[in-house]
Amino acid sequence: MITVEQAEQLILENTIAIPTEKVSIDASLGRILAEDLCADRDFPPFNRVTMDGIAIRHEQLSKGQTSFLIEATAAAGSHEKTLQNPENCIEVMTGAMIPLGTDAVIRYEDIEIKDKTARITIDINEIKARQNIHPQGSDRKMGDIIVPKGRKLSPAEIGVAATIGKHEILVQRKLRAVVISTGEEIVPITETPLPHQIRTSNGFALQASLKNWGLETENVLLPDDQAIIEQKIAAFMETFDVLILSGGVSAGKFDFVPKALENQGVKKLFHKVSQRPGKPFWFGKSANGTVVFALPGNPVSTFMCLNRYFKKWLDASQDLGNQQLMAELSEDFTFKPELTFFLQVKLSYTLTGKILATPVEGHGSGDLANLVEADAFLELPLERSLFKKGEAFKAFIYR
Ligand SMILES: Nc1nc2c(c(=O)[nH]1)N[C@H]1C(S)=C(S)[C@@H](COP(=O)(O)OP(=O)(O)OC[C@H]3O[C@@H](n4cnc5c(N)ncnc54)[C@H](O)[C@@H]3O)O[C@H]1N2
Ligand code: MOO
Ligand SMILES: [Mg+2]
Repeated sequence: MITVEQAEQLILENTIAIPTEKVSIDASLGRILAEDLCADRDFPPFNRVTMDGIAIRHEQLSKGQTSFLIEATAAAGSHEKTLQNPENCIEVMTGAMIPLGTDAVIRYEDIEIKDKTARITIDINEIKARQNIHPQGSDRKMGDIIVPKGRKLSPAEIGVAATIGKHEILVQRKLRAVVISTGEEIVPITETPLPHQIRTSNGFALQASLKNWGLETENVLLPDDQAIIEQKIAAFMETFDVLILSGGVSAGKFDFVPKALENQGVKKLFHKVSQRPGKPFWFGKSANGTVVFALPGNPVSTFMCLNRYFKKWLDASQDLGNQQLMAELSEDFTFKPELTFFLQVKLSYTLTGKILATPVEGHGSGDLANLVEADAFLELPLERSLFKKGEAFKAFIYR
């Protein structure tokens, strides 16, 4: 049996290269950028006025001049103006090009205008050269990479794409995953289960997680019938980038999934991880590159493995360098078996800005209702059994 760290390592060694496609900027929110977004001009593209008022030649102030005849008006959107007489001024609006021959903008609040003449009403020593001007290229230079590829497009990146005129953006194609729930006892959620049956909750919880992460998904149910499982796996490998199975991977007489996968040419990379829950987790890859996560059927195990392992694999395949979240235990906790324990916790922020993890133990890996009470799994390493209040551990958040 391998450790959690070894399992993670093997998973990260088997990421996939994701093809790219172009999408309209309107449809790009949440997609992963597959090209660098570069400045097509300087940011800002011209010396930009930042306050409504008048533009003057600053050196006139040192000559004692405090009144300026208004020569012209420069609105945002008007062509670049030139100050004809250095003793005059030009009225300028926020967003306009600073007129040639001027180098300071004084706000309307600091002047008085009468008979086409602006008189400064504040101490002229407070007026600095180049004030209220946002210099051309001071934010970014033409050609600079503003957003590197591998970034998830949020509203901030979309604003940048718009300003450089990218109405079509090269992004990673959405990965296609099929969620396959196996089990003779599992019925569709539209049915009323008989006493020995249950509805498929895993299919929906897994599919919802995948949708949250931007994948295209399908959700299917299969019986514990090896021939059917094999036949479906073979077909799904043709159309999906990744197969996510739930159930049928443990020691039971009807746990056919590992055998079915291997018969269909999916090479086992590991089976069983020294962890609780989720010990019987199986992971492999087919010759054509389809990656298979066969997760233990108990709802908390399935959910934990998806959030702990599949999410890591996804982030790495997408080249997203997500930082590992850490959280502090709010109370001492003991777990004796020599297994990494994934503790269900409720997260909160302390007044000093730390993330606090409060254990919300349920009744084991079948207790799916408890997932609603918690919002993350805290990874407690296998070498120890006592975990002290105030210690920080990796947290895998699912909300
Ligand atoms: N002799 C042993 N028995 C078991 C071991 C073991 O090491 N030796 N491991 C246990 C652990 S740990 C887990 S977890 C489970 C994993 O079992 P399987 O992956 O084979 O899953 P199933 O047997 O098919 O189902 C287990 C459990 O989960 C429920 N389930 C399955 N699919 C769904 C679904 N789509 N929605 C909701 N619930 C689902 C299923 O009804 C079972 O109750 O094995 C232990 N046994
Ligand atoms: O994955 Mo199992 O949870 O340890 O019952
Ligand atoms: Mg089983």
